[in-house]
Amino acid sequence: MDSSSILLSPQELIFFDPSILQTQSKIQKEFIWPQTERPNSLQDLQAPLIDLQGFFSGHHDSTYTAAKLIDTACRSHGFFQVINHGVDLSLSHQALNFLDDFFSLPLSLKLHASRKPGTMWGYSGAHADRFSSKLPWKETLSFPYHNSTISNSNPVVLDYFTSNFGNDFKQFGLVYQKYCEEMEKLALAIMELLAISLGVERMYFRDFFKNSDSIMRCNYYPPCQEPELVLGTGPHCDPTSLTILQQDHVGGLQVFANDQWKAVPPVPDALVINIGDTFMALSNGKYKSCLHRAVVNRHWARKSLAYFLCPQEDKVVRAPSVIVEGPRKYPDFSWAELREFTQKHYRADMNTLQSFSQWLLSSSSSSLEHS
Ligand SMILES: C=C1C[C@]23C[C@H]1CC[C@H]2[C@]1(C)CCC[C@@](C)(C(=O)O)[C@H]1[C@@H]3C(=O)O
Ligand SMILES: O=C(O)CCC(=O)C(=O)O
Ligand SMILES: [Fe+2]
Repeated sequence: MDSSSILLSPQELIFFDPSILQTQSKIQKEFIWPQTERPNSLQDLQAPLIDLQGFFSGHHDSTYTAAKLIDTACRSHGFFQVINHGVDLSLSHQALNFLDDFFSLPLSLKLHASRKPGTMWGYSGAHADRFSSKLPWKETLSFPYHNSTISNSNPVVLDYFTSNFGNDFKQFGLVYQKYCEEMEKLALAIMELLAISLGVERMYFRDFFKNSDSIMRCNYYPPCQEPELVLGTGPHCDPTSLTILQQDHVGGLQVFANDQWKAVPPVPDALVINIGDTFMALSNGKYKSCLHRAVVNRHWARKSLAYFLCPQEDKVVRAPSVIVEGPRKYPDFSWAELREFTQKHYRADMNTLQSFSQWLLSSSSSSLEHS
């Protein structure tokens, strides 16, 4: 099969095989984004780099300083970075480096773990099995995480790797299991800071996310011969609650702040934190779900690890009354409903929560009409 046949007709599966795509001089139309959405040269985002050392040591003043910085950032664009976050740095680096090992596997092996329809879990090449245009220039691997000590089950991430890839991937499973456990610890600590920032009882959100049902997403962005025409990940707000992103040294993350796209240059050993749609609803819109995207480049592959904190899927997402001044901006919903909306009805973008709210209200009013 020559490389020109690699992209079959839209109704047939498109294989995103970087080793072949990069040999083609022109980008296929499925990957080209509209002119208005293409990357452009831009300034760096001046966002706070929040030192969590004082918070973890229980220092009152530095905890409130951190909470104040977080409050300002979240009211504006929903994005900040943290250092001294307590996540073991060698574990972080190992988790990031393992992405090179995984994504350099033969496509046939990666496809063996392809995302199964109706689930979020598995390998995907450019989401070519889900979308037929504006395909993201990336490969992804997604798997579930929940705290197995609470549910008294097996370590879910270790199980994912050994059951989908065999015992040769046990080391992968051990590293990502430990990484997800560290991510959850940090996410729950940040939930305490968000509670302080919003003026609710300090443990309110930590308790809300206690039995989190979270998502780990590995992103691999191959180099692209026409990077100005494509996007690694299109403009979107994460539908989830809180994202902890580790990006490598290459750069490519961009955040929409003060009415323009801003670059987020990688800060060694810092972790990117952004508010998602579900937490924006929990704050009744006080905190902004961060609008962001990822661009690619001509010469280097880029990697990122995104941990998406989600509540137990059937918990009712509803802003606590102490936060709500005036009308409630969103209908009550569950994460299971929003997740299903993004997986079956709507490609997550910058308007997901608004579209979901309208969809939910229209479907509940139509079911009322028929009851
Ligand atoms: C609930 C989710 C859907 C996506 C993965 C998580 C949180 C981020 C979402 C996503 C990355 C937003 C951009 C579009 C998307 C389709 C993607 O590029 O991967 C989204 C994910 C998804 O639906 O798989
Ligand atoms: O890779 C990045 O920098 C961003 C990825 C992202 O936004 C996502 O996976 O939701
Ligand atoms: Fe995102």
